[in-house]
Amino acid sequence: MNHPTLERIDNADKIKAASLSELDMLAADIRSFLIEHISKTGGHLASNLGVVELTIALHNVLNFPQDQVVFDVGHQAYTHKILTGRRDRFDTLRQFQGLSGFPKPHESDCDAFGTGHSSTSISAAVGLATAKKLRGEAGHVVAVIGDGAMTGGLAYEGLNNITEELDNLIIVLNDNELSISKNVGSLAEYLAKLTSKPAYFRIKDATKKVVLHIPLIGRGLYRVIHDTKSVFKTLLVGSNFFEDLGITYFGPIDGHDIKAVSKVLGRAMTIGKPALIHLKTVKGKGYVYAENDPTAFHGIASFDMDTGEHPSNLTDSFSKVFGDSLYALAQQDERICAITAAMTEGVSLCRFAAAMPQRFFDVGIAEGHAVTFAAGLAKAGMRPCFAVYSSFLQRAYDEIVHDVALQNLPVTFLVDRAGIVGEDGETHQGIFDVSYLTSIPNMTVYSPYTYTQLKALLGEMGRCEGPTAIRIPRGGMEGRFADCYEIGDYAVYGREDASAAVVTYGRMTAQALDACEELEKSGIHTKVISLLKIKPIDFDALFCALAHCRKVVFLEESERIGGIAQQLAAELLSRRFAGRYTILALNDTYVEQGKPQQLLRVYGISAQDVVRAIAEEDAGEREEET
Ligand SMILES: Cc1ncc(C[n+]2csc(CCOP(=O)(O)OP(=O)(O)O)c2C)c(N)n1
Ligand SMILES: CC(=O)[C@@H](O)[C@H](O)COP(=O)(O)O
Ligand SMILES: [Mg+2]
Repeated sequence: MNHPTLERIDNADKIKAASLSELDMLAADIRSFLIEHISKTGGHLASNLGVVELTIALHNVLNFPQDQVVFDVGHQAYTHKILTGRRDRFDTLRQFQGLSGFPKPHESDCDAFGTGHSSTSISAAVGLATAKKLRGEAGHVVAVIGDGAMTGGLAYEGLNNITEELDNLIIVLNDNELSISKNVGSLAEYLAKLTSKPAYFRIKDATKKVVLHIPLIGRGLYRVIHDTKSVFKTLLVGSNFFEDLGITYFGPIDGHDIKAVSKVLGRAMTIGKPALIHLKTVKGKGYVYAENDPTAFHGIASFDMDTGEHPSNLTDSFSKVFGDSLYALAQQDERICAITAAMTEGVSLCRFAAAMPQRFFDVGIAEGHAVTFAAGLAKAGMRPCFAVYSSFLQRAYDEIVHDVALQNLPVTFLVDRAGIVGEDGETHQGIFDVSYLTSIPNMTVYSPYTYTQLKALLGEMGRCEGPTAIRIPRGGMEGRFADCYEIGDYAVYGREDASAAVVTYGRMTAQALDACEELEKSGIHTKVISLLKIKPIDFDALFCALAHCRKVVFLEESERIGGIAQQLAAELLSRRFAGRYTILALNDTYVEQGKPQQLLRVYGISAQDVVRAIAEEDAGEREEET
């Protein structure tokens, strides 16, 4: 499809020189470009369609890279990428070595700050704006934050840190009343109140105009009223949370009106105080299927552009097995509660939420709070399960240690998206939880390979005495399921007398089994030991199973440092293991975007790498023997 206006107007200079009607045509072209490309590559369509006009207005008013924008979460930065010289790379969006779906300073100096996780933009912008002041540099810093991201506590820590001197700081609050699903909580309600009371703002504006026009003393009087915290002020101009914090509030404004948004941005840049602009936008704007179902089109795989048909999320997955099992268990046990931090669909809790709303809690994008809230519930006798993505749980580390584990409270953590997740890239890979969870005293950690194991573990929830984490990967059960025998907390596949072994856990069991089959073809008998419980590990039982092995490979899709492989290797050494071992794990690195299978090969933890490690050793041994 042709995008003639976008061909002509594709950067900030040209936007500044264009007429308003041309900018409206540009917005239409960008929308069709986004729909066309994301329908092929997948990506965060609905959020991006909602900020097309806002981004054009930012480019209309700001001068990049002197002015800087921090996009919160960063999933809505596609138009910014298009307008900063990256349009040609959209065919590679979210693919290995392709254009990232999030802001990346290494891609462009117009990406001021890397994001991916929620609610960081205000803190980062305060830092960037403060540095500009300290270094005497010109330019404004704008944080673009959604109403969903605004439910995260960090956003308020950032607001709390804004001082009057930061007149180079602007917050743009993009309010579409949606997180991934409906936004929740009293803060979301507060924003709705601000929106539904335009009369209040008219009165406030009218009051301001009258006072400012009083000859000689008007301006001074307004300042006194504005700066005072008194009842008098509240009566005169009403109260507003942001203004009470010393941040000038503009809004609510139609975020799809390029002229209005450009104008208010211009005003905010000259008031000499930090400002917040409250925009109302429509998530999915301009594409009927996304407007009607913004949740499905929030982050979507490839879809049919003409009909809006997309792969259903009802297909089999570990998340779905979890959601169905927890639902069934909670029907039987009234102590069971489900908690999510704004990821109801992702962790498959929709059914639970609909059937047992009193025991279902979407706390907003507030992982730290979710953990301590769960601790409170558990202390009072409930059995909470916090279902959360591995990478998002990172920000709740102290709450896990201090509020849950130290008090040995029976909280279940369903750690979803554990391991490599794929196209979201570095910020979203679940590669740290093994290291950060297995180092916590009192914590038990499981990594099931099959749905049956997952269901059985959840079935124990009511009997757990302390904190338990159950890790599950993105997607469904895959790979082969050979016959195995189970010993305690691990399953052994392959011949008992095998000379080589692969010790692994969770989804990587499939890679290990593939490797064994390949090795068998060359006459190398290898067994796979798949650990179900990765903390604490029953070392005695495990080393019995390794007794005849001359070669052991430890395989995991987690960071090597602090991982299971390192722990096992240390144990092998202390037990004077006579054979050799190799660790295949992520080597102190971030994992970029790409298809999970492809990434396993790139990072050296695939079935082929296991085959190589064992076959080479075997060849070496044979050479030594001859
Ligand atoms: C710490 C963290 N938790 C959860 C998420 C998953 N997540 C990504 S976008 C999003 C909703 C954001 O809503 P909002 O900020 O209003 O942006 P919108 O998509 O509505 O434009 C969530 C929950 C995340 N990226 N980071
Ligand atoms: C931007 C963000 O953090 C989420 O939208 C994330 O991309 C969801 O990932 P899943 O597709 O694995 O649910
Ligand atoms: Mg939103």
